[in-house]
Parts: sequence; structure tokens; C-alpha cells
Amino acid sequence: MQPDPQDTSGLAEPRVLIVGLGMIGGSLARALRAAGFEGEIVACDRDAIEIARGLEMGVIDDGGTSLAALVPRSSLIVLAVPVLAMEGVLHALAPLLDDQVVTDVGSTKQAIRDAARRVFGGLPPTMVLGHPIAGSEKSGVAASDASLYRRHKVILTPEADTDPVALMRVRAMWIACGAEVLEMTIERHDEVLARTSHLPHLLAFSLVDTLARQDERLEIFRYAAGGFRDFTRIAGSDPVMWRDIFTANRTALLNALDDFENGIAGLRAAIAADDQDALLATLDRASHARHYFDTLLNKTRYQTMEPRNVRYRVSPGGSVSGSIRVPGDKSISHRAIMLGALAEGVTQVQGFLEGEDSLATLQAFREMGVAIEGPHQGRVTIHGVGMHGLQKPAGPLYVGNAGTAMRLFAGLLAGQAFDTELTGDASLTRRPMGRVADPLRLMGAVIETADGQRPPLRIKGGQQLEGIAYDMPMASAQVKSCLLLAGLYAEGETRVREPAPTRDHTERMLNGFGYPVHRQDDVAWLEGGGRLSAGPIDVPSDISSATFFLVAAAITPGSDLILEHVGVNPTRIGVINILKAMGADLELLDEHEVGGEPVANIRIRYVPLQGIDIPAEQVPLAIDEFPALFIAAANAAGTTRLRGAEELRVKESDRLQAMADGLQALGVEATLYEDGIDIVGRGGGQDEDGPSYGGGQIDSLGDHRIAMAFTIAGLRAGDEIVIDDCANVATSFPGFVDLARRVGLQLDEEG
Ligand SMILES: O=C(O)C1=C[C@@H](OP(=O)(O)O)[C@@H](O)[C@H](O)C1
Ligand SMILES: C=C(OP(=O)(O)O)C(=O)O
Repeated sequence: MQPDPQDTSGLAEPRVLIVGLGMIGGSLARALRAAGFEGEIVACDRDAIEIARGLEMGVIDDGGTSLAALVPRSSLIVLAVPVLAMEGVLHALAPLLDDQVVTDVGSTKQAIRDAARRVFGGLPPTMVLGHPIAGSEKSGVAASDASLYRRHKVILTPEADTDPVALMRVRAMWIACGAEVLEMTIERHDEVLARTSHLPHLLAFSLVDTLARQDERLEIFRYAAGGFRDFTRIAGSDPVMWRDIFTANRTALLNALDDFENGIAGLRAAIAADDQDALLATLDRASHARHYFDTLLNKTRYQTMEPRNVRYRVSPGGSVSGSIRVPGDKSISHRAIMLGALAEGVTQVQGFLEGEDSLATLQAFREMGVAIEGPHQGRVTIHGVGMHGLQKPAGPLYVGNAGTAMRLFAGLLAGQAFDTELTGDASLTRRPMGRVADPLRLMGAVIETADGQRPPLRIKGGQQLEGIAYDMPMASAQVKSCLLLAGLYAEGETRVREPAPTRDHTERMLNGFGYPVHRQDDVAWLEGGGRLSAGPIDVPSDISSATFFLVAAAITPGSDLILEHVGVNPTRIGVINILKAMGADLELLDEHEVGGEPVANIRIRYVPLQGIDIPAEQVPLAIDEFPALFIAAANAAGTTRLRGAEELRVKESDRLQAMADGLQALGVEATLYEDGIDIVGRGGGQDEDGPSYGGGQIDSLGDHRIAMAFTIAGLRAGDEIVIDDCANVATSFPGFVDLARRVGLQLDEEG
């Protein structure tokens, strides 16, 4: 939660003493004042001129050069002197301290704790070490800034015996300044800061110094523009302060420097050897890393129950018309990156889905050393590394919300020479992974899971896999694909029998990359040990995304909509078959094939729908489309019955339950079964144009498809539908809100 910068209620200090009135201490004083702090603010500095300036600027109420005069009536003391000056200040303070709470703002923490131990025999419980992660290259009280800490992080490093009241008081001070207060151990703080702050400062100082000592230095500085200026701004920082920090955090800084030297050596070698792919892999990884880690950090907050609540507000009514193209197919986008990375040569992809799920797959390959350019407007260029060219990633591979990524990666990584760990967001962490881990173990893979065979997955590298013949207990394209990908690395044949046809994009794309995959009846198989050769991939629009608009048009009188360039692979068109069986007026135009996948434009016009018993064989062919199809059912005449769909319970949410709850909230009768649902449609009444159900509040449970299904339900609602927890729509359908508005929905997005 963002602290209220005006809230000083937790801060009841009669007098705050700031020791060291520089830019950091001065900014603290000004921030407290600006927040309406009513106590006294005094400062001590050995430089009387700084104190005089502080008084003149109105930053402090009183001040001087002697601690003895200022400590006694103060309640909270903030040490804002350079790190190596701390020990001297602590010595001077020791005889003066009574029950004051003491804190500091030093950039390293172990050195200050060591100093306190030498002075006091231990870190006193009333001393709370802290560090605001804010600053500037400027110094002195004249450079102070009342907003320096606003929305910045302050790290406090309490110890086991720190007085909780002291901690609370220091925390209250920073919250009053508008900061976000975090806690971590002293050791962790020093390691983190060595990498994120101390190393970059060291590099900036070093680069400027190196260039400044060269003969043509004037020329260098004269022409040094953007890059040099950006990179070296911090080299103008206070030398004493930074000498102290580098000295005080010696061990952690040297470790960070070692890592950096390895990285630089790698780049040097790549340049020397004219290894453009290696160079691009590093540059690309770096250029995307900042954005990616921001997203990742948001996810972490999301998991820890501070949801980024994106809320949709759908006004009732609207019509649906036009001609639109929805984003690229998610299943094919994942596979394009995976196979492109393992291929020999360069794979050009167009139509790539720039959604969070497929971007997670892309990032994971970057972390395994693959050079990938883009995405730029759906174009991605993958510099394949060959079947054995992946490198061990530095840490766990985080695949967010994407079940497909985790399960396909499990197969692919089981055959690598190195260990890996796969992690995901809260929803993915609840999903079953035994369905891939068990058969992979039969192939000889070594995989550890968390309780209940859930993520994270720890996959041991260096195992020789053996082909197996596996009868899948459920119709799952993810399991089939996982085993086929592991089969690429296995000895002999890997055969997978599916109880019902499932999407066959993996088989098609492998064949397209020159790797033979055979099929006879319900069995697909391949022989391990082959090679993939790169080729272009044109990703069609995702029929699962198109479905929301197909249903929107199917339920809204007067609608006439064309969805362009949609993938209509026979293993994906359950939604078309089911809508047609319900009576929808739907036709495929301009059917043709791109890169081994059939595509078409789909035209759909409104006619009243009938409820049906959904044929069992259509279930796997429409597995992701059911949330939207349930909305079609709610608008049809009569009851729609679905059975044999227990897989819906283990998607991003329990989709049977989530949809039943939502439909009931709108006033639609829905009866749940273990493997399905009956929905009593509200269509077929006298007033064909009137609303089918009411409005209401829906919890999407963070499931993109639940969120989008209830959005289109708004077209036939009698009142507003408000849908919570919609941020994950971005996993599969970036731009959904804009497109929905474009075809005629009245939709607002909040948060
Ligand atoms: O292979 C794939 O790309 C997918 C397979 C399906 O999952 P299951 O294999 O679990 O049915 C589907 O729900 C998912 O969205 C994508
Ligand atoms: C189930 C889905 O995806 P995944 O399994 O990849 O999370 C989906 O997109 O509906």
C-alpha cells in the first residue's frame, strides 16, 4: 500500500536531531517539515557554515557543532554522516545517550554495526539501522530536496533484539516522508546494495578517471554526449562518502566486481572473436531486462496479496460489428520461440503474441543465452543455438501465469546438460505438474516438485533420457508436447497416445523444421537425436482470443463481425463446431494455409441460439473456449449441458466453479457437476432484444478467460457488470479492452 505522505499520525517525536546536515540529512528535515511534522528539528554538523545555511533556509529550527548541547532534549537521532565517520560520532554520542532512539542513513550496514559493537559492546536495541535508497550526485544542505524520499524505498535492518517500539518510531519517520519502508537483514542489505549501487558508482568513477587521464582527454570530454553523460553522472558524487562506502562494504563489493569482470570478459571475447550472436544475446538480454524485471517485481507483489487490481466496468448493451484481427496464437507463439531457439539457423517469426505468457517463454530463452531480437510489432528473430547450445541460466526461470510454458519447458529442460528450476505466479503454483513429471521420470528424468507435485520444478541436468510409449490419462496437448520435446533428447522412440485429439501445433512445427513426427490413429511419435533447421513462422490470430468476439456477435441482435486471419487448425475449432450446433450463423472465408497451419477469416452474424448437449469429442477441441461458450449458453434458449470437462478445474482457476459463481451472480441458473455444468439459457423469450440477465460483481480470480467472458456478457446484461482482478488479460490478449471498445462494447478499465 502506498503510504499517505501527509500522514504523520505515527510520528510523535518532540525533537528530531539530525547529525550531519548534508544533502541527505537536509532533505530529511525538509521532508518532515513538508509533511506537517510538528516537533522540533535540530541539526549538528562539524561545519558551522552548513548549520548557518540550514537555519537561513529554514530547514532546521536550531543547530550547532556540539553534540553535547543538542542530544539531551532530543527523542530521535538520525546519523547522516559518511560511513567511516560513524564510529567517531558514536563515541561522542555514547556518554550523552539516555533513552533516545538512534537510526542512520548509511549505505552499508555491517560496518556500522561493527562500529556500534566496538563502541557499545553490541548494537543497542534502541539503535535501528536504516538506509534510504534515494540520493543525488549533489552534496550539501543547499542541494536538499523535500521530495527526495517520496515513493522511494527505505530499508531498515532490525536485529532479533531490536526494540519493536524503536523500530516503529523510525518506520513512522520515513513513512511521514512518503517513503516505502522495507526490512531485510544487514548482510542481505550489503550484498544487494553492492550490486545495485556501489558497483555502478565504482564503474562510473573508474570510467571518468580512465578517460580523464588520457592525452586527448579534452577532446573526449568535449564531444562526450548522451551515453557518456548518462553513464557517468554519478561520478560527480561526493568522493569521501564513496571512499567510505567502498571501504566499508569491501567484501560484497569485491564479489560484485568479480561477477562484473566475468561479464565484461565475455563481451570482450565476443568482440575479439567477432561472435555477433553471443554479443547480441548479451545486449538483447540486457536491453529487455529492466522492463522484464519491473514486470516480475509487480508479479511478486501480486503474489504477496497486494494485487494490482485492474477492474473492468461494462455498461449494459452495445452492438458488435466491424472487421478485426486479434493477436497471435499463444500456443504457436510459445512453440515458435522454443523450436526457433533449438534450431540451427535464424528463425523469423511474424504475428508473435506479445502477451505476458509467451514473453515469459522468450525471456527464459534469453536467460539461457539465446539471442532473440524483438518483439517489434509481432516480429521476432531468433538466432538458434542448436539442440545442445542452451546455457545454464543464472537463476530460476520464471514463467509467470503460463501453464503451457512450464509443462513444455519441463520436457525440453529434462534433456539438457545443466540443472534448472521453473517457477511461476500464484495461480501456476497451484496447478498440477505430476502429469508431466511422472512420465518424464519414466524416461529417466530427475525432477523434484513441491508438495502435491506442484511448482516449482527442479530439473536435474545430465540425464540420458530413454524413449517411452506413454498412454496419456487425460487429453492434454501440453503433456503430449512435453514428452515429444523430451523425446528429441531421448534414445529411441518416444510415443504418446492421446485419449482424444488435442492441438497438434508441436507436431506440425517440428515437421516444418524438418524433424519428422509420425502419427497413426491416436499415437504420435518421434525418434530422438535429430536436428531442427530454422524456417519462417507466420503465427495466425488466436482462435481462443477470437472466441470472445465470436460469442459477442453470436449473442447480440444486429451483430455482423469478421475476424481476420484466425488459425482454424482442426484440433482447435471446437468453438466453431459448438456455436454452429447451437445454431450460430458462422462461415469461414478465404481458407488457406500459412506455414503448415490452416487460417481463415470468420464471419459471424447474430441469430438466436439454442442450448445443446455439447458432444464429448468437442471438449478437448474447445478446452479454452468454455468460459466464453458458457456466456453463449446463458443467452441461448433452453439448457446447455457439458460433461467430461474436468480439465477445466485445473486451468488458471477452477473454471467450472468460477463461471458457475459468476453466472449465478448475474441471475443465471447453473448447476455444477464434477466434470461439467448445466446452464439454463435465458434466450428465446418474447423480447429477443431485451437483457438476458442482470448485472453484478464478478471475481475473475485472476483468470484472463473468466475476465474476458464476463466482459462480453455485458452486451446482454440489464445492468452494469463489474469484473475484478483483470490484470492477467495481458497474459493472452494484450489490447483486449481497446478492441472490445472498437467493436462496440462499452467498457471502462480502472486501476
Ligand atoms: O498445448 C497448449 O498450447 C495448450 C494446451 C491446453 O492445455 P492442456 O494440455 O492442459 O489441455 C490449453 O488449455 C492451453 O491453453 C494451451
Ligand atoms: C489454460 C490456458 O493457458 P496455460 O495452460 O498455458 O496457462 C489458457 O490460456 O486458457
